[in-house]
Amino acid sequence: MSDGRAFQDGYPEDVAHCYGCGRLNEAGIQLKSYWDGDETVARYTPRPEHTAIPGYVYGGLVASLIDCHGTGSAAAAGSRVAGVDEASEPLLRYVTASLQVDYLAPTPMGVELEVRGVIEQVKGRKVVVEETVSAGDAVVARGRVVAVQMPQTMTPAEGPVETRLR
Ligand SMILES: CCCCCCCCCCCCCCCC(=O)SCCNC(=O)CCNC(=O)[C@H](O)C(C)(C)COP(=O)(O)OP(=O)(O)OC[C@H]1O[C@@H](n2cnc3c(N)ncnc32)[C@H](O)[C@@H]1OP(=O)(O)O
Repeated sequence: MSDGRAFQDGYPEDVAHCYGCGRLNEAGIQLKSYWDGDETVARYTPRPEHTAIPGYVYGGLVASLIDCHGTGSAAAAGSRVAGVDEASEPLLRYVTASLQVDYLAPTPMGVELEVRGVIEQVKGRKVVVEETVSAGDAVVARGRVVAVQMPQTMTPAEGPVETRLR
């Protein structure tokens, strides 16, 4: 677990600016996801600016973790099915079609969160990932991402990085 290249490190450079998972977004979360057996896992400790009320994490941050771990897991699972060498080749690119989040308990600050994904379905261009977010032994959120391999027509915007969509 957590050995080798993170899924997000396999994103091509022109789509590595996502706020949640882009390794080239210095102000972002830079989430890193890995295989753990048949599941996927990412860990992240929220920063003070991710506060909802003092002591608790903003729900949008929790949703971002589920979103980007979901698309990363989809990239890894879809690439594996397509025969891409995950360790060295660029991964297939997926975007979020649907993001569902259930908040089960307040998420404490100052704790490393663990995001776990289970690949429920790989079908054509679609990958469905079921996820949990845990703080210690407590599952604080559940989520589901439907990710779709981006159409060939969807390309990053031209111009300076800060003006591009992603
Ligand atoms: C944003 C620009 C980026 C440009 C480069 C990106 C590069 C990526 C790199 C990684 C980056 C990470 C990113 C982080 C996560 C974001 O934040 S991504 C940003 C937020 N997401 C978006 O902006 C996506 C906007 N939506 C779209 O562009 C289009 O709706 C989509 C998602 C590409 C799907 O459109 P489509 O290709 O026409 O899909 P379509 O063929 O109709 O459906 C394919 C399958 O998906 C299912 N599906 C489609 N939509 C839905 C839905 N909403 N609910 C449930 N199922 C659905 C269909 O039912 C179908 O399933 P099956 O019938 O085969 O079982």
